[in-house]
Amino acid sequence: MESLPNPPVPQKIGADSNGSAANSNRLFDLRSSLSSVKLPVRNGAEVKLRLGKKMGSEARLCPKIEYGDGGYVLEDVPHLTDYLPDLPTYPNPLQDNTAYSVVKQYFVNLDDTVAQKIVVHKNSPRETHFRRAGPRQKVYFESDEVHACIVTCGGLCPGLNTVIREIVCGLSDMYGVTKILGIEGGYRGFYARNTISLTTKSVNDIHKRGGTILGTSRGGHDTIKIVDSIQDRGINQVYIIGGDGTQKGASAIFEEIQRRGLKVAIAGIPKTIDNDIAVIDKSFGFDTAVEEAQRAINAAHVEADSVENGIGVVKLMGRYSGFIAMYATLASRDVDCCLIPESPFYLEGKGGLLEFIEKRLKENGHMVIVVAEGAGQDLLVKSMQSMDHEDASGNKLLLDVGLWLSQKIKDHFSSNKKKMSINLKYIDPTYMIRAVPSNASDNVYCTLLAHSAIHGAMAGYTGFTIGPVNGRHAYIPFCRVTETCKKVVITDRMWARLLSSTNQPSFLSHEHIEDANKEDEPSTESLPNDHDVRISDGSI
Ligand SMILES: Nc1ncnc2c1ncn2[C@@H]1O[C@H](COP(=O)(O)OP(=O)(O)OP(=O)(O)O)[C@@H](O)[C@H]1O
Ligand SMILES: O=P(O)(O)OC[C@H]1O[C@](O)(CO)[C@@H](O)[C@@H]1O
Ligand SMILES: [Mg+2]
Repeated sequence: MESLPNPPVPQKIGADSNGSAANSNRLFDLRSSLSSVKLPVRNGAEVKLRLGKKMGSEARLCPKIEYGDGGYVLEDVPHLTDYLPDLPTYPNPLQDNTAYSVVKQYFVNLDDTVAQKIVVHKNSPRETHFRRAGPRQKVYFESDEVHACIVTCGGLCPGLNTVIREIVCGLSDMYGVTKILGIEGGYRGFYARNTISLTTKSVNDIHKRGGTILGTSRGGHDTIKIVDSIQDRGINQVYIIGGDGTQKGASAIFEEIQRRGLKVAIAGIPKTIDNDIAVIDKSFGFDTAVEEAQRAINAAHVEADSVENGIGVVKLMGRYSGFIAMYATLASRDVDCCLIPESPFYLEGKGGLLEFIEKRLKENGHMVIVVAEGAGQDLLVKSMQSMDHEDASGNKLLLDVGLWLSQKIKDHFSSNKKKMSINLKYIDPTYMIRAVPSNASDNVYCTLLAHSAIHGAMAGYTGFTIGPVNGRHAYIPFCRVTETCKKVVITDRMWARLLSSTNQPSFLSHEHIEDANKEDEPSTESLPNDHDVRISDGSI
């Protein structure tokens, strides 16, 4: 084993209250200015810990990095044995399970990893990989030892109940676990609310309902109180379902659990209707939301088409990312213009939105506009008094772009200069779209997420988020899904497809395009460092 590096050395976090190094020397609180720290050799490969991007004033624990041949990089997730090296293992009970034992190679090979980038050139380095999700031959928990809990945090999303159901049923059916607690009302439920016992019977039908049977909340993340509660209740597997904020909270819980040297696996299941979680292909509930949005767009189209100069405006969710609006528009084919946060637009003058509306009305007699809630916020702030309010989790509260835009359009066409009579209907289905139960494909997806999370926790992995990367489920370090937010890349082909389907102006000047291209570079060339990985919209 290599010795630890000399100063500047990151502060060790494995020390217990007496200052002794209770934990392994592999894990550090990365508050140093080093970009990476060489660590002891593991599986014959050099292991490195690297600094995450700063989030506020906090530095986050970063992945264990392993390097292999041909530029291969594994961004590994923590394992309980990183700080509890002598944990015993047990044979995976799945090998005696009649349903699974027939599957050839059911267990995942320990060395299997999933490539983050699959479009490569002949001489491209292999680059970033994540540990493949799935059941392992050896587990680190005996079935009757497991005491699991599930919590849901942040906004609602179709499929929450399905994930809860499948964690309960998966733990029970696959691993014979019976002690499963539901934490009510989000993070604060750990210390301020009741818990409910979850059984396969009590969750049997819940996937048919929208929302979350556990309740949810924003704010109220008190790491110490939460970990005290986990410790006091003897919980040893924590399944945390939520968006970017929730995963940051899960990361803080993981760090504290590790600091206390507890045998507790922390598994994150990414949730966000906005589909803005980095690295993973898609978040659950997104397909359902896009499907549900069709009903609102259809209504807007019917209304607009039935009157002279009819305009239907539909506002959809998407705080920082316009995925719902983009996919709902592409799916519908009735939309004339889609406005998203990533693509700035302007109203007045040549090439502006109002000019386009007039043109489209003259051509077709009606039009439909889909606007994501985070679009045009810069314009709103200029023309309205900015409120600068935040929700309990610290997310900025947005001004209502749908109402604002509708009013601007009405004002424009009723002005003395224009005097064109229009008939505008504004539809705001935002909460209807996320309060519905998940559709069939999301249900299957939720099941896979739940199973992957369970297999990971049983196998002793911790501090991970689960999700599909290029179609294969992988264990992803928390910092990789929290350091950046996935956005629509407006210079990618998917946005070009949208522009060509709606025939709307791009509202982009030549300089905008140049800037966007610069930001997105390089696309398929080798990436300069792991934090600059370009977040794509899955274009083909
Ligand atoms: N940086 C952070 N550290 C610890 N906890 C956090 C952090 N950010 C958010 N949280 C906690 O995570 C929970 C959910 O956060 P938030 O309300 O931002 O929703 P989210 O998980 O991002 O989901 P979504 O935005 O998709 O609705 C809250 O209880 C909040 O206190
Ligand atoms: O009204 P709430 O519950 O705070 O949620 C609204 C936000 O939640 C999201 O749906 C993300 O979960 C955003 O699109 C939206 O801005
Ligand atoms: Mg969020």
